[in-house]
Amino acid sequence: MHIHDHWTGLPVRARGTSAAMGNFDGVHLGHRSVIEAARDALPEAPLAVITFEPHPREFFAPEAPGFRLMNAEARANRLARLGVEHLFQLPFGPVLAGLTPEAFAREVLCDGLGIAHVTVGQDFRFGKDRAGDAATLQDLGRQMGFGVTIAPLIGRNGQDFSSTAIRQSLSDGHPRQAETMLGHWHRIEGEVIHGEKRGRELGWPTANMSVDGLHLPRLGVYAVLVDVLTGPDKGVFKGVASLGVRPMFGRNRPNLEVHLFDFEGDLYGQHISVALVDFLRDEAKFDGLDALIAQIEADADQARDILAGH
Ligand SMILES: Cc1cc2nc3c(=O)[nH]c(=O)nc-3n(C[C@H](O)[C@H](O)[C@H](O)COP(=O)(O)O)c2cc1C
Ligand SMILES: Nc1ncnc2c1ncn2[C@@H]1O[C@H](COP(=O)(O)OP(=O)(O)O)[C@@H](O)[C@H]1O
Repeated sequence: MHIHDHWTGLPVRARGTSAAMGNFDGVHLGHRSVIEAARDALPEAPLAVITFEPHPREFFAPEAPGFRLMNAEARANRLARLGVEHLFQLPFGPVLAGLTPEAFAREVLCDGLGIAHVTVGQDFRFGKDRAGDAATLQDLGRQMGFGVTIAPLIGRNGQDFSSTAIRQSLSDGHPRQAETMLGHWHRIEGEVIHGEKRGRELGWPTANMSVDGLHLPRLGVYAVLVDVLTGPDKGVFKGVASLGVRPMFGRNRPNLEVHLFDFEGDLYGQHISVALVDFLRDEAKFDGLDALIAQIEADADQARDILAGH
């Protein structure tokens, strides 16, 4: 997959694509159906995704707490696996935010990207002040000579799959509910960083990950599946993880601490992907370290039972 972070001066092979357009945060089943519709609309054209980086919400409210389901890299990896050939990760800033729907269609979609066809979900809005909707885009396509498909929203039991609904399920501590909308486990991906080296003293070493900028699922303990993506210990492991502020050790920035079962090795600097499978309990403050260690043992046993079928 080719990643383009601008919309001018593109190579010829990046023009004439059939593109799905949106934020695609989480790349959930609804997003996948928009991408499939883009593929079906023009099967002979290269398949592309047009998205925005930073997410427009991050541009408009930079101080707001993290809300993204995934970072740009994790999103790109998922889109690549769906067979997307060109990813246009358009820099969302004052210039893009200020374009009217007409100017966006003309300058970005036509003159810049030279798209042949664009597919959006039914609820897509675009342009300054979100003035344009899917019907506006269809009108502009007719005037400017590109095709437009409006993909219907999909869902189950009266609820549309959406990044917002997935965030809510995760906030409520229901990762399995999130999974039914995502079509895959919710994953936190990134590099293993150094912590306070306390884990190994407790007898439970934990690979630490930053969750800055991401939507926070309910704080607490989870049964997890871990993909170690780089380094000598590449592979899939089961484990137990604590997402939280570690109230036993003073309040810290929230992070994710993952203990891998039946694993010994050095993970610092490696890239790992942690799937949240089940929520076990809320984070707690115990009377002393022995009580914490006893609880971690019980958590690990419970996680092993839950993951036995995986
Ligand atoms: C399964 C599991 C459950 C945990 N539960 C709690 C908890 O309820 N409260 C808490 O303060 N810390 C909890 N911890 C976090 C430990 O305190 C943390 O792993 C320890 O501080 C090690 O930190 P370090 O990796 O920075 O050395 C838990 C850790 C694990 C692996
Ligand atoms: N089974 C395991 N699960 C998680 N990390 C492990 C495991 N075995 C060894 N490690 C290593 O130990 C580190 C965690 O040890 P810990 O004492 O908690 O240090 P830190 O505070 O830096 O996270 C991990 O980053 C990894 O390199």
